[in-house]
Amino acid sequence: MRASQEDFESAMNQVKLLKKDPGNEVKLRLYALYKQATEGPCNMPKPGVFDFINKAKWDAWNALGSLPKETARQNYVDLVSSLTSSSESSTQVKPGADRGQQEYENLVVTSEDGITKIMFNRPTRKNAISTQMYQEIMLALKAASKDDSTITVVTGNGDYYCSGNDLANFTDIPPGGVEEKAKQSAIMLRDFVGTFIDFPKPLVAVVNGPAVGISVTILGLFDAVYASDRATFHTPFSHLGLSPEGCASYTFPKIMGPAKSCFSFQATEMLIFGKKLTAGEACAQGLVTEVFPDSTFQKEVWTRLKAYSKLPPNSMRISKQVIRNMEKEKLHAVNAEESSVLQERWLSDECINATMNFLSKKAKL
Ligand SMILES: CCCCCC/C=C/C(=O)SCCNC(=O)CCNC(=O)[C@H](O)C(C)(C)COP(=O)(O)OP(=O)(O)OC[C@H]1O[C@@H](n2cnc3c(N)ncnc32)[C@H](O)[C@@H]1OP(=O)(O)O
Repeated sequence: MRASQEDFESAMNQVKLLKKDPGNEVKLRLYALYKQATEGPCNMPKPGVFDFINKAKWDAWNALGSLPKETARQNYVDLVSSLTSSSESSTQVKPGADRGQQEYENLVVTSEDGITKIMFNRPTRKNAISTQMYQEIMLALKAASKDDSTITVVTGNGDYYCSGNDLANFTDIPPGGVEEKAKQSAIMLRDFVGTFIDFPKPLVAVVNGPAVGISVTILGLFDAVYASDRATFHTPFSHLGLSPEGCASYTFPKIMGPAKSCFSFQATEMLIFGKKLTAGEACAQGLVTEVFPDSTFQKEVWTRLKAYSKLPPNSMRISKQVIRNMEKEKLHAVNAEESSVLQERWLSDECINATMNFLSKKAKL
């Protein structure tokens, strides 16, 4: 059911009654959703870089892209409802407490109704994964593997699910030079993907919008992938002078089936030629479990997940082990091989030129 104008107005009133300050990130998100719901896509000129407050507001609104007004209204109502219920029943997981450090900068992690939700939270960069964010995702997954929840969900904030690796990661060159950078990146990539391979609980992706690069390839390591019909799935590795990671060189041909050859033409079209799939196409290829209309996506998916989260947790874990364990060794070997091939690719002219073109705004996907 969609949120009515009445629900929206009631949510606006509830915001004024919140007992606790929800913090700047949430306030910006509320502002952006309100503007999108009432005025549509961002129509203001971009404020100057030193006009910090208005720039942050503009960025948050602009990050919603062409999100439909009805979806923004629904998301606003859902967000307010999560804020009001969070003061009663949910816990905002403070990973800093586990780590004895600060909270995550690029993720919002919450635990409620037996579900730990890890939300990518860099909407102004389309949730591109920075070096710090890779570390935070690994920490959040490790914490989720030990917490009381039965299911772990990964999703994105804003109009994108995730735009893949942050292409600016490669501008931060250590004293050892580019070779050292490539080596460090390969180690981080192997650890990152390894965390998904070994994750012990049911892991679900709620793909709220377009997904690019590594955020697509690791979907083959999830247990269910629910997608909005706004989502697309794009692995432009050749365009970037790269090669597949996330075990996709192994999982995608398996998932998409050897239709006409043992290597699956569907998988190679994505991984070699960078064909972008719609959510419907990805579902037909087996990469997505089910596609939902964007207007009812959040409501339908969370209703279903809440029902699943009430199933016996040990049974779900053990079933996952039975399904996955036979493949684990192979997946770790594939991960090591893909990471080592990429270590070389990152030093190639093809990759360096493609990255420079993107960073100097000469190219986009
Ligand atoms: C290091 C260890 C592991 C590496 C693993 C290997 C992983 C490989 C991959 O993931 S390959 C895929 C890499 N991703 C991309 O190539 C996507 C690049 N982005 C784009 O092409 C576009 O931004 C877009 C199509 C995703 C969205 O276009 P649009 O809707 O027009 O939005 P903007 O381009 O204006 O985006 C807003 C803002 O965000 C910045 N941004 C978006 N994605 C990335 C990114 N992946 N890396 C860095 N920055 C990104 C974009 O530049 C804009 O910034 P600006 O406001 O202009 O400063």
